[in-house]
Amino acid sequence: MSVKRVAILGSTGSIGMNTLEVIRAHPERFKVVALTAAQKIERLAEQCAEFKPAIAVVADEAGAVRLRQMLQEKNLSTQVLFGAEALISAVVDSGCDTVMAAIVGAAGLAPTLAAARAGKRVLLANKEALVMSGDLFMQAMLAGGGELLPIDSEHNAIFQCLPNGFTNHPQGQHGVEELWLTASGGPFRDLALADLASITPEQACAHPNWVMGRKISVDSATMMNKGLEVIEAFWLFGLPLEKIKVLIHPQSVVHSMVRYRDGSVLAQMGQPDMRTPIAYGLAYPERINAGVAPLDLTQLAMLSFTEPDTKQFPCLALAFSAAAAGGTAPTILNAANEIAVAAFLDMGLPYLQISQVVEQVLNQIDSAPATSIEQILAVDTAARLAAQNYIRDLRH
Ligand SMILES: NC(=O)C1=CN([C@@H]2O[C@H](COP(=O)(O)OP(=O)(O)OC[C@H]3O[C@@H](n4cnc5c(N)ncnc54)[C@H](OP(=O)(O)O)[C@@H]3O)[C@@H](O)[C@H]2O)C=CC1
Ligand SMILES: CC(=O)[C@@H](O)[C@H](O)COP(=O)(O)O
Ligand SMILES: [Mn+2]
Repeated sequence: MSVKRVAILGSTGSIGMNTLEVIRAHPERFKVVALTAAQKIERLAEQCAEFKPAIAVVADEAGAVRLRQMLQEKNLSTQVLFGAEALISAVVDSGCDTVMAAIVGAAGLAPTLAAARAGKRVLLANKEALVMSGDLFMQAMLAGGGELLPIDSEHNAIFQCLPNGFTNHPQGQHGVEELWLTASGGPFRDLALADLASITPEQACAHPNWVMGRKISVDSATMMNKGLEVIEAFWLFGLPLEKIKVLIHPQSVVHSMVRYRDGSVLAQMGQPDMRTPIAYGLAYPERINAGVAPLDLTQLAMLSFTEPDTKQFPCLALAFSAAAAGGTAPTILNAANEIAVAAFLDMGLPYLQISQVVEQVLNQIDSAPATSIEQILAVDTAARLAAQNYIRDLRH
C-alpha cells in the first residue's frame, strides 16, 4: 500500500478538521504535506505540530509572522507562506497527490482549479468553486487527467450509487433516470417565511442534523445550499437539470438516491457525519474505518420524503432559475449569496433580505456564456460589488 500525500485546503474548518481526524486514525495510509487556513493561526500551529506538513499557508503576512514564531518555538521546519498565490503553492509545490478542497466560497476556486490542472486526486467539498465555473472546471479536471471525488454528502452518496467512474457521462448511460438529492429543510423547515423576519445568525446556524461552518449552515437554512447542490450535481454527473430532483428528508439518514430505468432506486445511508464521505474519498476505492458509529435502523422512528415548497424557500427557486439560465448566472447567484450571507452573519442584514439581495443582483447583471476563468472571476467581482451596493442602499 503506497502512502497518500495529502494537501488540505481549509484545514482549520469543519471539513478540514474532520479530514485530519480520519487521517489521524490511519497514519500508515496518509501523510499530510500541506495545510492552509485564513484566520485561525493557533489552530493551524497545533495542526502543524501534530502532522508536520512541508508547507503551511495563511491569509496574510501578519498571520505568517505569528505562525512562523509559533512554529519556531516548537522547532518545526514547516515552510510558512501567505496569500492567494501561496494556496496554489500548497497544491503544486508540496508533492501532494491528493487535495482536499475545503476552503469555503469563491476563495477556493483558484487552488482547486490548480489541483485539477495538475492532475491530482481532488476531493471536492467546496461546492462554490464548481457552481461558479462548472464546465470550465470539469474541462480542467479532464485535461489534467486527475480524479474527481465528490465529498459533499449528497454527491458522495450519488457517486456511491452509480457504477464505478460514472461522472459527467451523456444522458441515459447506465440506465440512470433521475438523481434525488435529499435536503434536511434546515432549522426553519416547519416555519412560514413570515415567521423568519427576526431570525438571528445563531438560530440560522443551528442546523438540526449536521455540524458545519457558518456559511453553509445559513445556506442550509435558506435552502440555497440545496440549490447550489443541484448545480453541483448537474456538472458532476452530466444529467439534464429536469432529472435532478430535491426531496425534503428531515432525518438526514438517506444522503441521496439514484433512480434507474428498471425501477431500482439505490440509496446511500449513514449517520449525518462528514467523516464517512471524507474517508471514502481519501481511501477510494478501498473502504476504511471513518470512526463513525454504525447506523442502527431499529432506532429510527421513520424516514420521510416530501417535495420542497419553493415559495417557502425563495433562495432555492432562485438557484433553480440560475441553473436553468446557465452560463454565468450561477456565478452571479453564488457571488451575491456569499455577500448576502456574510452581511447577515456579520453586519445585521435581516435574514429575509438574503434572497432579496440575490434576486436583485441576478436581475441587475445579465448572464452570458461562460468562456474563461478570467471572465468568471470578473463576473464574480461585478456581482459582489452589485450585492454590496444594494445592501448599502437597503441600510440607508
Ligand atoms: N461542513 C460540512 O459539513 C460541509 C461543507 N461543505 C463545503 O465545504 C466547504 C468548507 O465548509 P466548512 O468546513 O463547513 O467551512 P468552515 O467555515 O468551517 O471552514 C472554512 C475553511 O476555509 C478557510 N478560509 C475561509 N476563507 C478563506 C479565504 N478567503 N482564503 C483561504 N482560506 C479561507 C478557513 O480558514 P480559518 O478557519 O482559518 O479562517 C477554514 O479553514 C464549503 O464550501 C462548504 O460548502 C460541503 C458539505 C458539507
Ligand atoms: C453535510 C452536507 O453535505 C451538507 O451540504 C448538508 O447537506 C446540509 O444539509 P441540508 O440538507 O440542510 O442542506
Ligand atoms: Mn451537502
